[in-house]
Amino acid sequence: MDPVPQHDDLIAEVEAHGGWVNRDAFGLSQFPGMGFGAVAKADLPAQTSLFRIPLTHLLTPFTSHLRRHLSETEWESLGDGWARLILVMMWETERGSESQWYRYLAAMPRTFDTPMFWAAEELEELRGTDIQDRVGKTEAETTYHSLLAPIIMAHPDLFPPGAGNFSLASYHLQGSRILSRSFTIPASRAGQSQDASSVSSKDDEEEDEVAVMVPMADMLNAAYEMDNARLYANDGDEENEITDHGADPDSYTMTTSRSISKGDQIYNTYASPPNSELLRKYGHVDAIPLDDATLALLEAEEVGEWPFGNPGDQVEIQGDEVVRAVLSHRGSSAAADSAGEELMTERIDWWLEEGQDDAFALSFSEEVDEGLVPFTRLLLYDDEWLRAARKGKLPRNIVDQTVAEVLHAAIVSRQSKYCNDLQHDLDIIKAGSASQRRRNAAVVRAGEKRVLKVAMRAVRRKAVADGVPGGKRKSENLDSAGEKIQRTK
Ligand SMILES: C[S@@+](CC[C@H](N)C(=O)[O-])C[C@H]1O[C@@H](n2cnc3c(N)ncnc32)[C@H](O)[C@@H]1O
Repeated sequence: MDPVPQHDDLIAEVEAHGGWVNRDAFGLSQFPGMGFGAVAKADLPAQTSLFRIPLTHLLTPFTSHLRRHLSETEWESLGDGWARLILVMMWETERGSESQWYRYLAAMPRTFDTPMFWAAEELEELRGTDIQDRVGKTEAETTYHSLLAPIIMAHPDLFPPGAGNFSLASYHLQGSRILSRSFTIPASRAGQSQDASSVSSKDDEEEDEVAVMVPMADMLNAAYEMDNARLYANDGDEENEITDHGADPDSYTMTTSRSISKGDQIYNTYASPPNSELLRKYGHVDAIPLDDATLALLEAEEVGEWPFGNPGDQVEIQGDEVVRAVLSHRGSSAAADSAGEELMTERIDWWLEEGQDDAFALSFSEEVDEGLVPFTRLLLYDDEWLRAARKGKLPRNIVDQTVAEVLHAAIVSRQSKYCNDLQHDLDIIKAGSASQRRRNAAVVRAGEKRVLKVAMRAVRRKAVADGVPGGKRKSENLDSAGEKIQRTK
């Protein structure tokens, strides 16, 4: 297999800076629809080391020398988020061949398909999805103008005006590279010196973590549960230890976690997120043949002619959605509403103080999210609330008729946020004529809507299991969406 020219330079750059690449085992190649990715150049057993990157070649806020050129006040003003790394990546790019990471930065993508770069009418396609309020463009631009721009303008010697590498567009480019390619590691391994107070007051597990760029490691693609290689810290921690003698403790090693056949793609893991998160962070979605367990949760019309998707799909039900459903159940006069809202606030504050979340992830599961029912009961029932407040114990996880009705209403309300139904999305996907972005949005919507339908049945099933007689509703609206408990074959 011929090396990819630009990437052969990348391998050479890693080797020139103390890294090691197993050239007989590891190659880079173009994969349709995925850009570049890693390929096995031979049959590889599990535990084969593919490459090793020393800590000194990680691109982090602390390995770049930019910090030396700024005052302590300027450096601190950038905060602990991504602003430092973004400015470092802008500056190292401007330095060109003088940069230790010249080839690495040159080999990175310059365009992205993440929603951050979508036009307003394309973003409309995400209406109702979990991505809708998470793109974060305005917040990102505020960070650029308030944190980076003053430093950039104060140092025209370091950040030449008009160079192009310090513009808002470059800021978005570097931010998107971090979002889709960075790794999070302990700050001490990223080159941040740990001052005495932080060492004495924190144990290892509490150490600050930072996002860093790991050359070569971010060339690996990922797909749902396809990972066959992992990046290991050679730090003596048993969990991260590899059976590779002689691994430098101050390095990271990419190692196969399963055997891989010659010519197959080497995948890392992005932790199998739902399609909404894949699209937001990486610009693609997983649409793989659905496994039998997932298909068994779906009605025939929900599968349609597209038995594909992401088994890790999720939809969040926000606590607000449940609050509204509870308040509507309790009655709706204006006086009752404001008294009811006050009651809810007290209970939600208690819930959060107990360390519970007020957003609930629904997934392809027969079970109802384990926090959702106790949260609903806490809001719904005064005796549950009094017991919880007195004993410091969460309400029980039991779905009675009223809880079923409230959860049903909350899920219906969540469903109503989309502009169209599931069939509309399946038609777009099946037709195959939509742009990649519109198709990806339809895949996200379809996955979320399927999960909501599965969740609706899970609530019903649990109500029956918890004693609601025969699954028959007492209230007219329980079956308003025509949901059934059993999948009809
Ligand atoms: C960590 S980088 C991997 C290397 C990248 N393919 C490249 O050409 O530089 C992550 C990016 O690779 C692409 N990618 C990774 N896995 C993918 C997949 N399963 N399907 C489509 N694109 C994928 C996406 O563009 C994602 O933002």
